[in-house]
Amino acid sequence: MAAIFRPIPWAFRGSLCLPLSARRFSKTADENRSLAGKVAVITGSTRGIGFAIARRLAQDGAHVVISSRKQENVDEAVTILKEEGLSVTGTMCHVGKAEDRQHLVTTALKHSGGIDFLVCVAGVNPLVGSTLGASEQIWDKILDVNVKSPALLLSKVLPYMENRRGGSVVLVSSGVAYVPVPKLGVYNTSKTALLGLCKSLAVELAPKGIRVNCLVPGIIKTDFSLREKTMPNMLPDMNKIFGVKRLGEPEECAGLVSFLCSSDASYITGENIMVAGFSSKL
Ligand SMILES: NC(=O)C1=CN([C@@H]2O[C@H](COP(=O)(O)OP(=O)(O)OC[C@H]3O[C@@H](n4cnc5c(N)ncnc54)[C@H](OP(=O)(O)O)[C@@H]3O)[C@@H](O)[C@H]2O)C=CC1
Ligand SMILES: CC1=C(/C=C/C(C)=C/C=C/C(C)=C/C=O)C(C)(C)CCC1
Repeated sequence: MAAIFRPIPWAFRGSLCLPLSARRFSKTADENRSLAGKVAVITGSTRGIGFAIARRLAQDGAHVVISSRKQENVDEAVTILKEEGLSVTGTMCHVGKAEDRQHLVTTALKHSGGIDFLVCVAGVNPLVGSTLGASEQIWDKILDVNVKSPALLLSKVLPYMENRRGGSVVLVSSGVAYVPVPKLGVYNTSKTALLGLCKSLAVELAPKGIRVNCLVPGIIKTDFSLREKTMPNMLPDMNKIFGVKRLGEPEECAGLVSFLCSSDASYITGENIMVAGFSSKL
């Protein structure tokens, strides 16, 4: 008789009485911040979108390892974020160089003992011009930095994510992957390749509990998008484009990355997600 009247588990409030799924996702007060106790390695994170992501992941409780090509930029970014009371360290890493990638991983482990998140932001565009006029050197540089380096860096990080029994990887593509911008053919192509890399890695790493997703920004106000050397001097009149009629801010990319790293995204992998004020996907 008593068994018949056993209360249904989800009718109770205390965590001991929560159904299994609710208990798995419930948090105690002291670990309230969504990324508390986690370690994030972020490439290209001394300014622009990468810096905003570094700040946000640290604000959400992660220890963040900042990196970029120039040590002075790393030192400046680390100082700013430390002054805000955030937990960050940093080191120089040109993502196109094997020894720098190894050094980044070694430094992260030395300071933090493990790696939970890898966010690959570093990207370059040394050519504004014809795709077929691009030299082999230009092709190599763009593909090395934008496409190959995230995979090669992740291969070094992988054993440590496996040690933690899981992890989250976020790649950074671009809206130009869907809507090719004239004179940016090689760059457009590299960013389209990242969409495929995201999907392939997601399938390959799912059995290890590692999720792989991709941020796809529209036009975001940074040095990169406003510099004529890296982007054609032809920013569209955003008032004529449907959707949110303005350029994006780096901080508007950072929230998505924090979400993708958090356990709230535990069932999301292989997604390419636009942050562009409009959608160019079907
Ligand atoms: N801004 C935009 O509108 C958009 C940008 N993107 C993508 O977002 C990413 C970031 O762009 P954004 O923030 O605008 O760029 P920024 O130029 O503002 O910042 C680039 C960052 O990457 C670092 N960096 C550049 N090259 C390398 C490298 N080879 N290895 C390691 N670090 C490097 C720079 O520091 P340092 O000079 O010290 O190396 C800097 O910290 C790029 O992948 C870009 O393609 C995508 C869509 C739109
Ligand atoms: C002029 C023009 C365009 C230009 C877009 C530009 C200039 C995009 C820059 C993108 C950046 C900065 C990407 C970074 O990865 C569109 C929208 C294609 C179509 C309408 C006409």
